[in-house]
Amino acid sequence: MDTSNLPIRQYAADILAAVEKNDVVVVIGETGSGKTTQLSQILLEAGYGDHGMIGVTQPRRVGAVTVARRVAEERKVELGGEVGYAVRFENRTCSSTKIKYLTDGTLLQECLEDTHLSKYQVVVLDEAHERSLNTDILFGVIKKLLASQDGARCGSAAAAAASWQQQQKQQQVGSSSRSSSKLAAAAAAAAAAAGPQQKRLGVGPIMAVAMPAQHRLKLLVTSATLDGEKFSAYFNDCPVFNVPGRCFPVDVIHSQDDHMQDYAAAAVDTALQIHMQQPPGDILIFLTGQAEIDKAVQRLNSEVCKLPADSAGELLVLPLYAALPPELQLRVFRPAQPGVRRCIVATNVAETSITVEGVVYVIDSGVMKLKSYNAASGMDSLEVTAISRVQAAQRAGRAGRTRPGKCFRLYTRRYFERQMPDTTPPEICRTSLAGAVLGLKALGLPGLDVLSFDFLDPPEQASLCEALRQLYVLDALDVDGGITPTGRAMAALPLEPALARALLEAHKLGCLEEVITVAAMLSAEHVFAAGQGPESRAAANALTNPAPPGSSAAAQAEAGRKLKQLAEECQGDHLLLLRLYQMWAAAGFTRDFVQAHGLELRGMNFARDIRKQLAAVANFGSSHLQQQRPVSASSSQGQQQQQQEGGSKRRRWDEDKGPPLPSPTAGSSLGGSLLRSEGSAGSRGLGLDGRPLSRNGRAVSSPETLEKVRRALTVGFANRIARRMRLHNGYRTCNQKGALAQVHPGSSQLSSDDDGLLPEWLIYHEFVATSRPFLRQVCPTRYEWVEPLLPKLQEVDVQRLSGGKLRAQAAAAAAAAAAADAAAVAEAGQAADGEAGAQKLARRNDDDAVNAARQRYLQRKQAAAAGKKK
Ligand SMILES: Nc1ncnc2c1ncn2[C@@H]1O[C@H](COP(=O)(O)OP(=O)(O)OP(=O)(O)O)[C@@H](O)[C@H]1O
Repeated sequence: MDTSNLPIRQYAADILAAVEKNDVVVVIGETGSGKTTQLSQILLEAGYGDHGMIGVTQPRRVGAVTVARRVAEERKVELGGEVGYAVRFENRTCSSTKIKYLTDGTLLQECLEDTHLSKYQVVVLDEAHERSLNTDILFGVIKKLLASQDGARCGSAAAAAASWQQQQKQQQVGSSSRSSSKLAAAAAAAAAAAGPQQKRLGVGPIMAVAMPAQHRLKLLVTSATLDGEKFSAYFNDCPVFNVPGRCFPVDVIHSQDDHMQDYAAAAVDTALQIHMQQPPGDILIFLTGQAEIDKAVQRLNSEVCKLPADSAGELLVLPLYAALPPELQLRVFRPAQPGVRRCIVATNVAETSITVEGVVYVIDSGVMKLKSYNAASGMDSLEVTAISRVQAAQRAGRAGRTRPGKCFRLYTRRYFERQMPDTTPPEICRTSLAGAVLGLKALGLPGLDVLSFDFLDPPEQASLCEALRQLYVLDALDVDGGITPTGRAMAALPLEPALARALLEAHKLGCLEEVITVAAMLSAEHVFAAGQGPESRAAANALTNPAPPGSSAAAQAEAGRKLKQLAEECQGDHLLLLRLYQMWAAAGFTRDFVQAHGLELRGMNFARDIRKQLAAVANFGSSHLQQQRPVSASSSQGQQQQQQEGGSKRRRWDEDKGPPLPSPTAGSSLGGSLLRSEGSAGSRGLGLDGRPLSRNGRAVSSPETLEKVRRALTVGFANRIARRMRLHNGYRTCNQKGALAQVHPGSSQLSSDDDGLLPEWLIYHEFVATSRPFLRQVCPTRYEWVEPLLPKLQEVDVQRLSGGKLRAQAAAAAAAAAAADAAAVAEAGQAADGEAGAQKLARRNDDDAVNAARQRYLQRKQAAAAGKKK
């Protein structure tokens, strides 16, 4: 594996010199130039990694895992040692790990535990051009951290400095390394430069030498586009490196016509032509989503069978999309048998970072599924959209990584040059921001004002306001925008805020196990087989057109009938999902059950996996929640500040013992016991959580527990409640928008009253626009559960929730108090000298002083008002 000729290697010395001198460096390089796999190694070889890890973020899990594996191979070390990775629920690193690949979401989660990222010496935000939501948030968070690192990071760096001293001593005795001598030289230079400041800090001589130079966090931002200037401007005009060149040439072939409508069929035809006419080499097709990919895989398999025996060799067709269980995703990275051509049909999961060895031909459909969020309507839509030119370059770059390649674009050159957009709008501008805002609030950044946070591309204010409102309604924020203990516990759970809140409520009510199952089934997304689902055509066919007994159509229709009947019993999608999972568990997680009920085995297995992981995290999260002390509205800001200065939040939670939550009732144990019970379901005649199975073999929850589940979901989905119109089955949402919508026809059947009217109150999972506005995944709820939530749904002061108004008020109050104090001092003829005045001002310049000044100001104001009345 000779990587010395990769383009980025030629610029290693220049990049290192820039990193040495600057806190932030932007590296722009063509796809395949070596940014992802080489930069971390270049840094390691130069001595970085000795005082904290080199963390490289990836927008996707599959990228983090496969790139870490590749780098470990290149360095001939075991994965999980010197080179490791961390993704949600999986951490393959150890105390000696120096290069860590991790998803951007994982790094954000780590920030919650360690605000200063003190475990890292360098952070590389890779694939910045993708502008994922988490990377954009990390831009802002790390920028703030870098700005404060002269002061704030010193405290946390002190421990690292001490360990460096220790290493230094050992190295005087034993062998010295290239990195340590480099560090020593840099430290000596830093000592000369930083002498007087060290005295002020009152630190010892060796620590003073080491801290400033070696314990500064360095940030590298890498991108495949020419957005370097924009990144540089954001990071205070930091240097930008352009690395020209790629590994192998890629021949780009545009089609004669645009295939924006029939791209899926055109992609399959092109793949078959390549298979018959082109020399060996694997094919990678880009399509938009799971259903489309599964269909294309089926079609390719059946068409290949029809080819004349001697016209082409064997073709192994493999799907690749995010919802595919991780072990199936990794299948595409295993080489095929000799003589077999592979054809991988993927979403844009395969667009960046990853190298699938053997891919020579890329087929680019020119489209993707893009999720957009309309804050004004609170509506999500997932639409097939044109990709950008940047993405087209990335897709082409997947060929030509290990040898010269070809990219077949299913659109014309003219379209590419004149109509295709340059870039894709950043995710932050087209997604619900509740989770991101909760993360920001949980970080406790000092002086955070969400509405004026320094984003690279600020999202619409309406989206931010909507997120703040939602978090307030879910009890995650208090009225002043301070994060509550509930908000902290929600932030620790890897779920969207609504489901996280429902989980916490379920813990209180004693139905955690059930709500974890619902959350897992909702997160797995594709649990119904194609064409199935409670209101599918298969279900309808079962009743109207009986198929010949024994045929697959009959089996499908029977599955549809069962599902429809269950849906009617369950009342609502959430409880149907719960029941299906419970029945599957009771049946011993069999394939037969899945097939008989029109479910998708992969999706169900994925749900099972997520459920296990959620149970483990819920166990962890709830123990944290029990240890938290409630944070009062007025003190939350101060405490956040304290966390910033006094170490990680994890430690604070461990140390502070607060009043415990009401303990869960028997039968609603936390995650640990969930895991134990699952494996044994069926075999011992016990269902989930050890409850006996009912006579028909089902381990279903009691009606009382199901009531609790609906109640917990109502609290979690407090801003997604809808009320039926008086005389018809249209619903109006109870949030600020008051939008009109109908229950989606694909949602589960709800019972109606004698007048044919559906339940008066519903919660919904999604408000979607397809042909009309629809509520998807619905669950009936009750007025008595909704009533306490309604007042919070009314207009709230978002400025105050943002954190801005409160500080503005406090600053105004402090200024007024300072003026009043100064007037009082002058009146008394005790004018302080210049230096004493400056000290006084400096003392006032912290939150406690501001709060105290505000209190004094309010007291004076009250006294003045009382005086006037007299
Ligand atoms: N798993 C792998 N198997 C074989 N070769 C690989 C693998 N991963 C990387 N390479 C080689 O290393 C080169 C650089 O890959 P790397 O991912 O570092 O580039 P990059 O500049 O980050 O590209 P991109 O912007 O597309 O992610 C590839 O072009 C390929 O030649």
